[in-house]
Amino acid sequence: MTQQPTPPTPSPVPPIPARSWAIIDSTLREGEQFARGNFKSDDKIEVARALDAFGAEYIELSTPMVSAQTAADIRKLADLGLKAKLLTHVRCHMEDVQRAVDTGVDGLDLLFGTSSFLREFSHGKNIGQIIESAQKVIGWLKTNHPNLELRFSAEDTFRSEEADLMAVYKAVSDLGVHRVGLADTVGVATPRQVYALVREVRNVIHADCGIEFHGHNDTGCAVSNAYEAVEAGATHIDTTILGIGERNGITPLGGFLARMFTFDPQGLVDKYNLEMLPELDNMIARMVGLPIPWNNYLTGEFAYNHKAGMHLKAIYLNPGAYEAIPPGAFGVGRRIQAASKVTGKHAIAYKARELGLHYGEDALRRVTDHIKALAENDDLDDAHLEALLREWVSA
Ligand SMILES: CC(=O)SCCNC(=O)CCNC(=O)[C@H](O)C(C)(C)COP(=O)(O)OP(=O)(O)OC[C@H]1O[C@@H](n2cnc3c(N)ncnc32)[C@H](O)[C@@H]1OP(=O)(O)O
Ligand SMILES: O=C(O)CCC(=O)C(=O)O
Ligand SMILES: [Mg+2]
Repeated sequence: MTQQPTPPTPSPVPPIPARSWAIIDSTLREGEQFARGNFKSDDKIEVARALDAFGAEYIELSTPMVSAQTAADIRKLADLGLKAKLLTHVRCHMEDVQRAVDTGVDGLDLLFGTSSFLREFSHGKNIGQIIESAQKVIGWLKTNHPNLELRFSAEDTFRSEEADLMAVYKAVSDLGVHRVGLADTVGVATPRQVYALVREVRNVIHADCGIEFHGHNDTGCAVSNAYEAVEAGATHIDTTILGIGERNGITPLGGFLARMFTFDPQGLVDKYNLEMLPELDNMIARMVGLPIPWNNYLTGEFAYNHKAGMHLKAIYLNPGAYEAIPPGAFGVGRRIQAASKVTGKHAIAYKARELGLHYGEDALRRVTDHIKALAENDDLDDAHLEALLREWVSA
């Protein structure tokens, strides 16, 4: 008998390394650039405390150059002794950073536009001059304020020349910044571009230098782009509550967390007080005087509304059949809309059972058809449905 060769042991599939990332919530900086974002001193304290209680690792604040009041507010926020690190977002400019270091924040988010648009129409500097400014400013900060956490971002990264970007990122990483920033300032980047560029930047910066991603939502990719950045090795993601920011905003905190929850629910539960999300969204909706959008991630009025008969049958047995994320994880509830023209007999039977009513098969089919016909032209709310089910039994 010939010996069968032993099949080779498959080499173990290398585990996908768990991505480690932190949130830089910019509601109090990018959010101030939102059309309705005009936070008063007390609002800023409320937002900062809420973000801190939520577990946001960083809170980004506007530059103290905005106004004397803004500078005073930053100082006040720095005195709160929050666990979250406070950052102020400043131009790469000596006057700005000198003002910023007096505010008591933990770090500075520096930026300089590197695209031809911004070089020509915003600040008028070429790449060599941008690097010279960075050397001057970062050099001064490193010597005089060595404990500050520093980030340098190439604004409008995704419309900048690759060679320019690499030169800038290498230079600032050599100068010892803690993070470099990639900013999709006009929301034009695709997820693939974000992934590719983050990988490329990783190759030119020091191993211990972090990568931050800031993505606008003009083309609807802010969440996917943030996700791809993390996949490619970004360590920090900018968000704002409800996604508020310039134009139609940036990666929303809730949307980003929803995305990440599906991969690592426990990791998120360990890091953040997720059940506070409705409170955060409601707080910002109140402050900006707008409702939470009906289709908002997780907290929108209909984010957990279930209506179709085929869905309802399964939902009653196991909500996971039609929910990617259990709503309770984020402190929200689901809504079952049993009375509609798209309903089915299982949903109606379930509703009836909740009321202690039971129908035979024929009666169930008839009452279901009756409800569907009624709902063809009219919305039926729960009270109407209940009355109808009771009537039908006693009829
Ligand atoms: C993509 C983003 O969201 S970046 C963040 C943008 N945020 C803000 O602009 C909010 C806060 N800004 C402000 O309060 C004001 O714009 C200030 C205080 C910073 C500056 O105000 P002003 O001096 O009146 O200038 P203004 O806003 O009209 O113009 C921008 C100036 O910044 C310069 N600038 C633009 N980017 C940079 C940069 N990264 N580093 C240094 N200077 C810069 C421009 O050249 C221009 O200066 P100039 O007049 O010497 O040419
Ligand atoms: O500083 C950054 O990285 C981002 C600045 C910004 O808001 C943007 O480019 O949209
Ligand atoms: Mg922005």
